[in-house]
Amino acid sequence: MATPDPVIALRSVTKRYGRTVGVAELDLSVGAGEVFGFLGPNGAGKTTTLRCLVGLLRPTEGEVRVLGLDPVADHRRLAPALGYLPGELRLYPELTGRQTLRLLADLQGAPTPRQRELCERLDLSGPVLDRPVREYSRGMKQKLGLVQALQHDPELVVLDEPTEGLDPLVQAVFFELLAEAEAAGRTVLLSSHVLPEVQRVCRRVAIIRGGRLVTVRPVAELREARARRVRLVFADGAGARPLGAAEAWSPAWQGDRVELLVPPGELVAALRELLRLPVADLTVEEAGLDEAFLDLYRSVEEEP
Ligand SMILES: Nc1ncnc2c1ncn2[C@@H]1O[C@H](COP(=O)(O)OP(=O)(O)OP(=O)(O)O)[C@@H](O)[C@H]1O
Repeated sequence: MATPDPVIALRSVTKRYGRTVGVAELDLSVGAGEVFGFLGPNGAGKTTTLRCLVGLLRPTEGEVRVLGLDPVADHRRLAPALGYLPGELRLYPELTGRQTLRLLADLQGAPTPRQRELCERLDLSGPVLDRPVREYSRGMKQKLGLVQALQHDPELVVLDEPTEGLDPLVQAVFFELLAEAEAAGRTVLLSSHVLPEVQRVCRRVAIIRGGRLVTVRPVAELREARARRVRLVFADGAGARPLGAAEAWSPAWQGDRVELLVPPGELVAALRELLRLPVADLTVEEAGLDEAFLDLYRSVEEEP
Protein backbone atom coordinates (compact mmCIF):
# COMPACT_ATOMS: atom_id res chain seq x y z
CA MET A 1 0.00 0.00 0.00
CA ALA A 2 1.37 3.42 -0.90
CA THR A 3 2.16 5.68 2.04
CA PRO A 4 -0.02 8.79 1.95
CA ASP A 5 1.79 12.01 1.13
CA PRO A 6 3.03 13.83 4.20
CA VAL A 7 1.12 16.92 5.25
CA ILE A 8 4.40 18.74 5.80
CA ALA A 9 7.46 18.02 3.68
CA LEU A 10 10.64 20.06 3.88
CA ARG A 11 13.47 19.07 1.58
CA SER A 12 16.88 20.53 2.27
CA VAL A 13 15.40 23.88 3.27
CA THR A 14 17.83 26.69 3.96
CA LYS A 15 16.75 30.18 4.93
CA ARG A 16 19.36 32.90 5.22
CA TYR A 17 18.79 36.42 6.49
CA GLY A 18 21.66 38.18 4.76
CA ARG A 19 24.65 36.51 6.35
CA THR A 20 22.71 35.00 9.24
CA VAL A 21 21.54 31.45 8.79
CA GLY A 22 17.98 30.93 10.06
CA VAL A 23 17.82 27.22 9.15
CA ALA A 24 20.16 25.07 7.10
CA GLU A 25 19.43 22.00 4.96
CA LEU A 26 16.39 21.04 6.95
CA ASP A 27 14.56 17.84 6.05
CA LEU A 28 11.32 17.14 7.81
CA SER A 29 8.24 15.10 7.14
CA VAL A 30 5.05 15.13 9.18
CA GLY A 31 2.24 12.76 8.35
CA ALA A 32 -1.51 13.33 8.39
CA GLY A 33 -2.94 13.19 11.89
CA GLU A 34 0.37 13.60 13.69
CA VAL A 35 0.78 15.91 16.66
CA PHE A 36 4.38 16.86 16.18
CA GLY A 37 6.61 18.87 18.52
CA PHE A 38 9.33 21.22 17.46
CA LEU A 39 11.83 21.92 20.18
CA GLY A 40 15.01 23.88 20.42
CA PRO A 41 16.84 26.54 22.36
CA ASN A 42 16.39 30.26 21.65
CA GLY A 43 17.44 31.25 18.15
CA ALA A 44 17.48 27.62 16.97
CA GLY A 45 15.35 28.31 13.91
CA LYS A 46 11.89 27.19 15.04
CA THR A 47 10.04 30.36 14.07
CA THR A 48 11.92 30.54 10.78
CA THR A 49 10.80 27.00 9.93
CA LEU A 50 7.19 27.69 10.89
CA ARG A 51 7.13 30.90 8.84
CA CYS A 52 8.42 28.98 5.82
CA LEU A 53 5.64 26.43 6.33
CA VAL A 54 2.87 28.98 6.41
CA GLY A 55 4.21 30.92 3.43
CA LEU A 56 5.34 34.04 5.28
CA LEU A 57 8.95 33.37 4.29
CA ARG A 58 10.33 31.98 1.10
CA PRO A 59 13.28 29.63 1.68
CA THR A 60 16.58 30.67 0.16
CA GLU A 61 17.07 27.10 -1.02
CA GLY A 62 15.18 23.85 -0.87
CA GLU A 63 11.54 22.93 -1.19
CA VAL A 64 8.56 23.28 1.12
CA ARG A 65 5.30 21.42 0.52
CA VAL A 66 2.31 21.73 2.79
CA LEU A 67 -0.70 19.58 1.93
CA GLY A 68 1.01 19.09 -1.40
CA LEU A 69 1.13 22.85 -2.11
CA ASP A 70 3.84 25.49 -2.20
CA PRO A 71 2.94 27.76 0.75
CA VAL A 72 4.15 30.93 -1.00
CA ALA A 73 2.92 30.36 -4.57
CA ASP A 74 -0.30 28.58 -3.52
CA HIS A 75 -1.00 30.74 -0.49
CA ARG A 76 -4.65 31.35 -1.33
CA ARG A 77 -5.43 27.70 -1.90
CA LEU A 78 -3.66 26.68 1.27
CA ALA A 79 -5.12 29.35 3.57
CA PRO A 80 -8.51 27.71 4.23
CA ALA A 81 -6.78 24.48 5.31
CA LEU A 82 -4.20 26.14 7.52
CA GLY A 83 -4.43 27.57 11.02
CA TYR A 84 -1.44 29.53 12.30
CA LEU A 85 -0.74 31.04 15.66
CA PRO A 86 2.40 33.17 15.39
CA GLY A 87 4.78 33.54 18.32
CA GLU A 88 4.30 37.29 18.31
CA LEU A 89 0.77 38.04 17.36
CA ARG A 90 0.44 41.46 15.70
CA LEU A 91 -3.08 42.80 15.74
CA TYR A 92 -4.62 46.07 14.64
CA PRO A 93 -5.07 47.88 17.97
CA GLU A 94 -8.18 49.82 16.89
CA LEU A 95 -10.16 46.78 15.77
CA THR A 96 -12.34 44.96 18.26
CA GLY A 97 -11.77 41.26 18.94
CA ARG A 98 -14.79 40.43 16.83
CA GLN A 99 -13.61 42.58 13.90
CA THR A 100 -10.17 40.99 14.17
CA LEU A 101 -11.61 37.48 13.94
CA ARG A 102 -13.70 38.51 10.92
CA LEU A 103 -10.72 40.07 9.17
CA LEU A 104 -8.60 36.98 9.74
CA ALA A 105 -11.44 34.72 8.58
CA ASP A 106 -11.55 36.75 5.33
CA LEU A 107 -7.83 36.16 4.90
CA GLN A 108 -8.31 32.47 5.60
CA GLY A 109 -11.02 32.46 2.94
CA ALA A 110 -13.09 29.95 4.84
CA PRO A 111 -16.26 29.84 6.93
CA THR A 112 -15.73 29.81 10.69
CA PRO A 113 -17.91 27.02 12.08
CA ARG A 114 -16.02 26.88 15.37
CA GLN A 115 -15.64 30.57 16.20
CA ARG A 116 -18.50 30.89 18.65
CA GLU A 117 -17.75 27.65 20.48
CA LEU A 118 -14.05 28.50 20.80
CA CYS A 119 -14.77 31.99 22.14
CA GLU A 120 -17.08 30.47 24.73
CA ARG A 121 -14.62 27.81 25.80
CA LEU A 122 -11.78 30.31 26.02
CA ASP A 123 -13.94 32.71 27.96
CA LEU A 124 -13.94 35.51 25.40
CA SER A 125 -17.40 36.84 26.14
CA GLY A 126 -19.48 39.13 23.91
CA PRO A 127 -18.52 42.33 25.79
CA VAL A 128 -14.83 41.38 25.64
CA LEU A 129 -15.06 40.74 21.89
CA ASP A 130 -16.58 44.21 21.45
CA ARG A 131 -13.56 45.94 23.00
CA PRO A 132 -10.65 47.14 20.85
CA VAL A 133 -7.72 44.75 21.10
CA ARG A 134 -5.46 47.58 22.28
CA GLU A 135 -7.27 47.15 25.61
CA TYR A 136 -6.58 43.39 25.71
CA SER A 137 -4.13 41.80 28.12
CA ARG A 138 -1.43 39.53 26.74
CA GLY A 139 -3.40 36.43 27.67
CA MET A 140 -6.58 37.78 26.03
CA LYS A 141 -4.64 38.44 22.81
CA GLN A 142 -3.23 34.94 22.93
CA LYS A 143 -6.73 33.50 23.36
CA LEU A 144 -7.92 35.51 20.37
CA GLY A 145 -4.93 34.11 18.50
CA LEU A 146 -5.98 30.57 19.34
CA VAL A 147 -9.56 31.22 18.25
CA GLN A 148 -8.43 32.57 14.87
CA ALA A 149 -6.05 29.63 14.38
CA LEU A 150 -8.83 27.09 14.92
CA GLN A 151 -12.03 28.93 13.96
CA HIS A 152 -12.15 27.49 10.42
CA ASP A 153 -11.38 23.97 11.66
CA PRO A 154 -8.28 23.68 9.47
CA GLU A 155 -6.66 20.44 8.43
CA LEU A 156 -3.23 21.62 9.62
CA VAL A 157 -2.61 23.72 12.71
CA VAL A 158 0.79 25.37 13.20
CA LEU A 159 1.33 26.80 16.65
CA ASP A 160 4.36 28.84 17.71
CA GLU A 161 4.72 28.80 21.51
CA PRO A 162 0.96 28.52 21.98
CA THR A 163 0.78 28.53 25.78
CA GLU A 164 2.81 31.72 26.26
CA GLY A 165 0.84 34.04 28.50
CA LEU A 166 -2.04 31.62 29.16
CA ASP A 167 -3.09 31.01 32.76
CA PRO A 168 -3.35 27.37 33.93
CA LEU A 169 -7.13 27.17 33.45
CA VAL A 170 -6.89 28.39 29.88
CA GLN A 171 -3.95 26.07 29.28
CA ALA A 172 -6.16 23.17 30.35
CA VAL A 173 -8.74 24.19 27.73
CA PHE A 174 -5.96 24.48 25.17
CA PHE A 175 -4.81 20.91 25.89
CA GLU A 176 -8.40 19.70 25.51
CA LEU A 177 -8.60 21.44 22.14
CA LEU A 178 -5.38 19.75 21.04
CA ALA A 179 -6.60 16.32 22.14
CA GLU A 180 -9.81 16.90 20.18
CA ALA A 181 -7.86 18.01 17.12
CA GLU A 182 -5.83 14.81 17.31
CA ALA A 183 -8.95 12.67 17.74
CA ALA A 184 -10.46 14.39 14.70
CA GLY A 185 -7.40 13.46 12.63
CA ARG A 186 -6.04 16.99 12.28
CA THR A 187 -2.29 17.49 11.92
CA VAL A 188 -0.65 19.75 14.48
CA LEU A 189 2.85 21.20 14.55
CA LEU A 190 3.70 22.82 17.84
CA SER A 191 6.87 24.69 18.65
CA SER A 192 7.70 25.03 22.30
CA HIS A 193 10.33 25.47 24.97
CA VAL A 194 8.06 23.91 27.55
CA LEU A 195 9.25 20.34 27.73
CA PRO A 196 6.44 18.76 29.78
CA GLU A 197 3.95 20.35 27.38
CA VAL A 198 5.57 18.61 24.44
CA GLN A 199 5.71 15.35 26.35
CA ARG A 200 2.05 15.60 27.10
CA VAL A 201 0.67 16.33 23.68
CA CYS A 202 3.14 15.22 21.01
CA ARG A 203 3.84 11.75 19.67
CA ARG A 204 7.05 12.72 17.86
CA VAL A 205 9.46 15.56 18.37
CA ALA A 206 12.15 17.20 16.30
CA ILE A 207 14.99 18.95 18.05
CA ILE A 208 16.68 21.77 16.21
CA ARG A 209 19.78 23.71 17.15
CA GLY A 210 21.75 26.36 15.30
CA GLY A 211 19.35 26.02 12.36
CA ARG A 212 20.05 22.31 11.93
CA LEU A 213 17.89 19.35 12.73
CA VAL A 214 19.55 17.35 15.47
CA THR A 215 17.12 14.50 15.90
CA VAL A 216 13.55 13.38 15.25
CA ARG A 217 12.26 10.84 17.75
CA PRO A 218 9.07 9.39 19.14
CA VAL A 219 8.40 10.79 22.60
CA ALA A 220 8.04 7.21 23.87
CA GLU A 221 11.62 6.51 22.85
CA LEU A 222 12.84 9.53 24.78
CA ARG A 223 11.00 8.19 27.76
CA GLU A 224 12.87 4.90 27.52
CA ALA A 225 16.20 6.66 27.10
CA ARG A 226 15.69 8.77 30.16
CA ALA A 227 18.42 9.07 32.73
CA ARG A 228 18.50 7.30 36.06
CA ARG A 229 18.57 9.43 39.15
CA VAL A 230 21.09 8.01 41.60
CA ARG A 231 21.05 9.20 45.21
CA LEU A 232 23.88 8.33 47.55
CA VAL A 233 24.16 8.92 51.28
CA PHE A 234 27.58 8.83 52.90
CA ALA A 235 26.45 9.37 56.52
CA ASP A 236 29.93 10.21 57.74
CA GLY A 237 29.44 13.95 58.02
CA ALA A 238 32.37 14.66 55.72
CA GLY A 239 30.23 16.51 53.11
CA ALA A 240 31.04 16.78 49.40
CA ARG A 241 33.95 14.77 48.11
CA PRO A 242 35.44 13.91 44.69
CA LEU A 243 33.49 11.20 42.87
CA GLY A 244 36.03 10.24 40.22
CA ALA A 245 34.52 9.52 36.82
CA ALA A 246 31.03 10.12 38.25
CA GLU A 247 31.87 13.83 38.39
CA ALA A 248 30.71 13.77 34.74
CA TRP A 249 27.09 13.30 35.91
CA SER A 250 26.76 16.77 37.50
CA PRO A 251 26.65 15.73 41.17
CA ALA A 252 24.41 17.94 43.34
CA TRP A 253 25.51 17.81 46.98
CA GLN A 254 23.50 18.50 50.10
CA GLY A 255 25.62 17.78 53.16
CA ASP A 256 26.85 14.24 52.62
CA ARG A 257 24.01 13.32 50.27
CA VAL A 258 24.51 13.57 46.55
CA GLU A 259 22.28 13.19 43.51
CA LEU A 260 23.45 12.32 39.99
CA LEU A 261 21.70 11.81 36.66
CA VAL A 262 23.26 8.91 34.82
CA PRO A 263 22.39 7.79 31.27
CA PRO A 264 20.84 4.29 31.42
CA GLY A 265 23.64 2.62 29.45
CA GLU A 266 26.25 3.83 31.91
CA LEU A 267 24.46 3.08 35.16
CA VAL A 268 26.13 -0.21 36.05
CA ALA A 269 29.65 1.07 35.42
CA ALA A 270 28.90 4.26 37.39
CA LEU A 271 27.54 2.28 40.35
CA ARG A 272 30.48 -0.10 40.35
CA GLU A 273 32.81 2.85 40.70
CA LEU A 274 30.69 4.74 43.22
CA LEU A 275 30.35 1.73 45.49
CA ARG A 276 34.08 1.76 46.07
CA LEU A 277 33.38 4.83 48.20
CA PRO A 278 32.02 4.44 51.76
CA VAL A 279 28.35 4.67 50.71
CA ALA A 280 25.79 4.13 53.52
CA ASP A 281 22.62 4.14 51.39
CA LEU A 282 21.66 4.20 47.73
CA THR A 283 18.50 4.68 45.61
CA VAL A 284 18.09 4.56 41.85
CA GLU A 285 14.98 5.74 40.00
CA GLU A 286 14.02 6.86 36.52
CA ALA A 287 14.29 10.59 35.99
CA GLY A 288 11.33 12.53 34.59
CA LEU A 289 10.93 13.09 30.91
CA ASP A 290 11.85 16.74 31.26
CA GLU A 291 15.21 15.61 32.49
CA ALA A 292 15.52 13.29 29.50
CA PHE A 293 14.91 16.33 27.30
CA LEU A 294 17.38 18.41 29.25
CA ASP A 295 19.91 15.65 28.80
CA LEU A 296 19.23 15.65 25.11
CA TYR A 297 19.54 19.43 25.00
CA ARG A 298 22.84 19.17 26.83
CA SER A 299 24.20 16.45 24.59
CA VAL A 300 23.13 18.53 21.64
CA GLU A 301 24.96 21.53 23.09
CA GLU A 302 28.10 19.49 23.55
CA GLU A 303 28.20 18.15 20.01
CA PRO A 304 30.53 20.11 17.69
N1 LIG B 1 14.22 38.85 10.40
C1 LIG B 1 15.43 38.36 10.74
N2 LIG B 1 16.57 38.99 10.33
C2 LIG B 1 17.79 38.50 10.64
N3 LIG B 1 17.99 37.37 11.34
C3 LIG B 1 16.91 36.71 11.77
C4 LIG B 1 15.58 37.16 11.50
N4 LIG B 1 14.71 36.28 12.06
C5 LIG B 1 15.45 35.34 12.66
N5 LIG B 1 16.78 35.57 12.48
C6 LIG B 1 17.90 34.74 12.95
O1 LIG B 1 17.68 33.39 12.55
C7 LIG B 1 18.04 32.50 13.60
C8 LIG B 1 16.84 31.65 13.98
O2 LIG B 1 15.83 32.46 14.57
P1 LIG B 1 14.37 31.93 14.92
O3 LIG B 1 13.55 33.11 15.31
O4 LIG B 1 13.88 31.10 13.80
O5 LIG B 1 14.67 31.01 16.19
P2 LIG B 1 13.67 30.34 17.26
O6 LIG B 1 14.11 28.93 17.40
O7 LIG B 1 12.27 30.60 16.88
O8 LIG B 1 14.06 31.15 18.58
P3 LIG B 1 13.19 31.52 19.91
O9 LIG B 1 12.99 30.23 20.65
O10 LIG B 1 14.14 32.42 20.62
O11 LIG B 1 11.93 32.16 19.46
C9 LIG B 1 18.57 33.38 14.74
O12 LIG B 1 19.96 33.42 14.63
C10 LIG B 1 17.97 34.73 14.47
O13 LIG B 1 18.82 35.75 14.92
